[in-house]
Amino acid sequence: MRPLAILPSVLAADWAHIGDSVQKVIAAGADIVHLDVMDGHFVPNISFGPDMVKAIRGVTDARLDVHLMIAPVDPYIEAFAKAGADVITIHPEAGPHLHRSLGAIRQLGKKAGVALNPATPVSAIEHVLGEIDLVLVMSVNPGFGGQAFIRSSLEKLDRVRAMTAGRDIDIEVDGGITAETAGLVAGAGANWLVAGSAVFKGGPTAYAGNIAAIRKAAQLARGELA
Ligand SMILES: O=C(CO)[C@H](O)[C@H](O)COP(=O)(O)O
Ligand SMILES: [Fe+2]
Repeated sequence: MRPLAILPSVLAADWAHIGDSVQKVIAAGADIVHLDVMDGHFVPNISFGPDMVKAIRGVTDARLDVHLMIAPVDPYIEAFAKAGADVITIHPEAGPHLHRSLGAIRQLGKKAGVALNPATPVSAIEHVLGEIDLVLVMSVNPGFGGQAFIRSSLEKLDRVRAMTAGRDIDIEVDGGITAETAGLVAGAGANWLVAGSAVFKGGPTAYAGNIAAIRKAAQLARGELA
């Protein structure tokens, strides 16, 4: 089984104290930081750009997982790589040549991911399996934190697991992940679990407990706990 990781989405952090929130959530047991980049065009919300990624890179050694919800994406890949992203994930709808875009990410020395919206078929990754390090299954429509988990993503995770079996590819799930849904998605094959609201709720003193609850549910589903 591929290693389990819990990735807080800073979309739900306290943006007036973003560096502090990131350091505290890592100290509380999170594995990787998930950064949601939104352009108000590909998705109906605007978040931040490469300067924020660079600022967060400056306050933590944790891996940075950058989820680009922007179109066109190609002109911005290099800026996010230079800003300090470790993983760059793009949507197939965000450019004309997915294979070329993934190659560009890897040429910059970064891990490359493809994100599948709830209505995007798994077949979108079929011919780029050799070019990716990660598949991100969206379990909400992208654009906002705090949305309800879409259950059909479980069947999609199952299909992604079958399609990527035997390859060096992580399976990430993003949207509506809580201590309640974590077991379902881990059981369906996800090993990177993004959670925004469920990690940051209650403020810094609650981070460790929130992360532990998500991790425990996932570990139970993976058969790692009695
Ligand atoms: O990509 C995203 C939204 O487009 C976010 O990563 C995701 O929604 C996390 O927030 P929450 O855990 O609150 O659902
Ligand atoms: Fe995300």
